Amino acid sequence: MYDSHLRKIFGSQTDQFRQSKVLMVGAGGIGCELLKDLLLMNYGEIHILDLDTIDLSNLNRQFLFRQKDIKKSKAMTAQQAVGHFNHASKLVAHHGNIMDTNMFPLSFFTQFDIIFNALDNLEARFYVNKIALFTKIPLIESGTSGLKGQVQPIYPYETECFACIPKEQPKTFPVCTIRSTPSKPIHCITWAKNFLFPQLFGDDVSDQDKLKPQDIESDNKAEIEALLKESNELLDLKVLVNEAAPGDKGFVSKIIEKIFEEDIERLLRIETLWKTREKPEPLNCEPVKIKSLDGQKLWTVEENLALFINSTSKIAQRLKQGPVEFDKDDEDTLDFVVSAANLRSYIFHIPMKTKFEIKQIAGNIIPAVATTNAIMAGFSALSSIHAFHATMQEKVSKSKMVYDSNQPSRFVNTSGLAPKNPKCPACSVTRGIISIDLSKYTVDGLRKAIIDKYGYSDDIGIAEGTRLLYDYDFDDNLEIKLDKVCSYGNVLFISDADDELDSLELLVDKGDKLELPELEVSAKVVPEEKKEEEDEEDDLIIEGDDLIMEGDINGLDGPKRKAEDDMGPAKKRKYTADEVEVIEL
Ligand SMILES: Nc1ncnc2c1ncn2[C@@H]1O[C@H](COP(=O)(O)OP(=O)(O)OP(=O)(O)O)[C@@H](O)[C@H]1O
Ligand SMILES: [Zn+2]
Repeated sequence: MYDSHLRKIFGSQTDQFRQSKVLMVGAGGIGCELLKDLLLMNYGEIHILDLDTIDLSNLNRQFLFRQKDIKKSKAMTAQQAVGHFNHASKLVAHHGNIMDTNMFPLSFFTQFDIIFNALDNLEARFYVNKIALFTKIPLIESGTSGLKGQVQPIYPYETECFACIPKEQPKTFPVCTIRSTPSKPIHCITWAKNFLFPQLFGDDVSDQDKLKPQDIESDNKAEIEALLKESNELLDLKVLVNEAAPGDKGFVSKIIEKIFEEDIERLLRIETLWKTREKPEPLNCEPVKIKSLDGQKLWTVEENLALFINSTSKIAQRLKQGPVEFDKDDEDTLDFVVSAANLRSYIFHIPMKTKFEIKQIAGNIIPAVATTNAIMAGFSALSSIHAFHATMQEKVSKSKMVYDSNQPSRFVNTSGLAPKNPKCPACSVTRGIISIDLSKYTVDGLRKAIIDKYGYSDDIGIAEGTRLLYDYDFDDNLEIKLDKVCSYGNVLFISDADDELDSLELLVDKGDKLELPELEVSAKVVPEEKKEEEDEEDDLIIEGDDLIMEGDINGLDGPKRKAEDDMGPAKKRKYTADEVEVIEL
C-alpha cells in the first residue's frame, strides 16, 4: 500500500491527511522543505502560494530550484519540481500575493483545513493570522533567522495568536547620529540607504516628510539649523536628478560638492559637536577609472567615488522609466548605497566596508541556514497532526510550540500552547464575516442593519481600513452605494461612539443580499486603570481599541518571543520542568 509507512506512524489518522486540503503560504527556504514534508504525509490537496520569482541567491537552500529556474515563479516551479516525487497529493500552484483580495478572496481560504505559513515578513504573517481569526482555520506559523527558529500552532481564539505577543521593532538611531555625528559603519549605511537614497531618488517629498525642528533630538540650535538647511538644499538636488539628460554626469558633481564637502564644512563650523569627537574632513579626491571591482575586497576612496558617480547617473536615468527603490539585489541601488556609505565613513574616519558586507547590513541579511529551515519545516508539518483530534481541548492540549534552545546540549525546546492574550489587538476583537452585494446597498443601509442586528445606539462609526465611511459628524456618504467606498475582502471596523458596546470587525464577502453574522456584541469592559481615569476626569475621551489594525505593524522579519508590550503588560511565560520537553539531537 502506498502509505503503509505512514500507517505505521500515524495509524488511522493517515486517512484524515488524505482527505484534507491544506494551503502553504511561501515557497522559499522553509516552504521548499515543508512542501516535501507535506507530500510525505500524503495530504490530499496542497496549494502552494508565493508572489516571487526565483533568484540566484535562493539556490543554496531552496532545494527544489535550479539555475535554469531563475526568474520563474517559485510556486509554479516548486509544483513542477516535486512532480517526479512518488506522491499521490493533488498540487495547485498560485503565483500571487496572499494579501491580494481579488486573487485570494475569503472563499479561497475557506476551502482549506489547515494553513501553513512559510513567510519572511511580518505584514503577510499578520494578514494570514487575521484571516485565520476570521475563518477559524488552524494556522501553523513558522519562521527562522539563522540558527534560530520557531513553530507556533495557532487555534484561533483558543490559543495565543501571532499578534498576541508584540514583535520586536527594528533598531533605530537618533537623527543626529545619522545626520551629523556618525561613529560606526552602520550609521553611514543607514544614512545612505534610509536618508540619502529616498531624498535623491524617492517619490516627491511632501511638506509632511520634510525634516522639522522637533524631529531633531538636539539642544544645539546651530546643529538644528544646519540640518534643516541641509534638507532644503537636498530638495534642490532632487530637481537636478529629475532633470538629468541621458549620459550627463555633471549633476553628480553638484551632489558630491554638497553632501561630501559643503555639508561637512557646515557641520565643522558647529564647534561644540567636535569637542569630544574627531573632526570630519570634507572629501578631497578625484575619481579613478574603474572596470570591475571585487565585491569581497575593500575599495579605495577614489574607487568608491567613481562608483558613486556611475550609480547615481544610472539611477537618475532609470527614474525616467519609473520609480526605483533600494533593493539589495539591484546592483545600481546597492552600488549607490555602498559608495555613499563608504565615502561618508572615510570623511568621518570610520572604517570602510566591502560591498559584500554592506549588502548584508543594508539588506538586513542574516545568513539563512538550510538545516534550521529543514528542522522547523519538519516540526511545522508534524504539528498539523494535532489538528485532527476530535475535540478542541485535545487539539490544544496535545499541540506544542517549538523553538530553538540557547543551551548547547539541546537543539530545540517545546512548550504547551498559551491561551490567547486578552489584550491582543487581533484576538480581543469581536469578528465576523458579512455577506453582501456592495452594489445594492448604501452606507446608510449598512448602518441601519448593523444597529438593528447588534443593538448599538444611533451613534456608531464605520471605517474601512483607515478610511472613515460614516460617523455622527460625518454623514456625507450615507446615500452612497457601498461599492464606491468599499471592496470585497476588506475589513469594516464598527465602533460605538458611546463606548458602551464592543467594537466589531466585519470582513466583506460577496453575497446576493446583506447578511450579518450571528455575533455576541457585549458591553464594553472598561479596564480598571481607565475606570480610574474616568472617575478623575469626567470629560476624558477614552480611545477604544477599535481602530488598531494589525496591518499597521511593521518591523523585523520572523516571529520573536521578546515580550515588551504597549498593549498591556507582556506575559512572561514560565516553563515548569514538566511543561518543557527537551529534545536532544
Ligand atoms: N505577501 C506574500 N504573498 C506570497 N508570498 C510571500 C509574501 N511575502 C513573502 N512571500 C514569500 O515567502 C517566501 C519566504 O521565503 P524565504 O524566507 O526563504 O525568503 P526568500 O525571499 O526566498 O529569501 P531571501 O529573503 O533570503 O532572499 C518567499 O519566497 C517570499 O516570496
Ligand atoms: Zn492574539
